[in-house]
Amino acid sequence: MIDYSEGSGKLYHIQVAPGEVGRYVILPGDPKRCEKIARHFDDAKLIADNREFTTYTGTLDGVKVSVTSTGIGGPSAAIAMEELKRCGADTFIRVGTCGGMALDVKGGDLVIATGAIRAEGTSREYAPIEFPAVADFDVVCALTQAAQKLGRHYHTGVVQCKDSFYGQHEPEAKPVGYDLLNKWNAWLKLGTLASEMESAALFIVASALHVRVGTVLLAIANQERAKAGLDNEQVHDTEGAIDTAIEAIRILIARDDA
Ligand SMILES: O=P(O)(O)O[C@H]1O[C@H](CO)[C@@H](O)[C@H]1O
Ligand SMILES: O=c1cc[nH]c(=O)[nH]1
Repeated sequence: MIDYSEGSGKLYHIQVAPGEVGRYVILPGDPKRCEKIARHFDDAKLIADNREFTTYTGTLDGVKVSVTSTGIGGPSAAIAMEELKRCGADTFIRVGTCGGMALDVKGGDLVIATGAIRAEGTSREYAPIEFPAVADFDVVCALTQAAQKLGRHYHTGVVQCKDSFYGQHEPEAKPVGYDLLNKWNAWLKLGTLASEMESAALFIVASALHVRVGTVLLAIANQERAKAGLDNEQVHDTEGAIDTAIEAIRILIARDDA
């Protein structure tokens, strides 16, 4: 690999050196979510803040854990996972937001992704399209166990990932609309839970790097409910997704130790 560290030992984009993160890393998209997540750690310290990548490291139950933001979309999420693996991480939980698609997913619900539709570009740089973007089974189990323990309302299933936030629910408004619209309708019929932007890339990069990853998302709202004439509350507080991820890491720490 090309070494852009100029002797600092720090990885080029995240500006973190090997050993400065734990094996367990939480991956929010939004850098501003990092501090909120780090507040759940003991002895949290800011390690780096470069581009969209902010990193804190602390401990949970005496074990070193970290949080690094990935920014928006697959390319920067893939960079974060690649560089964090080189720093010693091997287990990741994305804590993100999403827009509901299935009608029973309401604003405020959690979505734990078991798989992701690869309607984005980054994952194609890593694996042929036939290879499925799936979450790690143990991480998914830890997330569902954590959500149950905390009494969170959650759904498990497939999420859709794309590279364009705008037009997500109005593909007919885009010049390439008919193809996107047909696919959007197929994804709805197939029971896709929600739409977001990073999980497909993270799941495929994790397969390529042989590391573990899972995703827990806050559904901010569900435009499909509005289209169907149903109530459509908006919720922006990510704390329920954050504490579910924190509890899942505690579960994984205990299991990995056993
Ligand atoms: O809240 P985050 O984690 O950024 O996730 C979602 O929010 C962004 C779009 O608003 C995309 O990154 C999407 O995946
Ligand atoms: O509707 C939404 C909300 C968050 N993230 C998305 O990609 N879509």
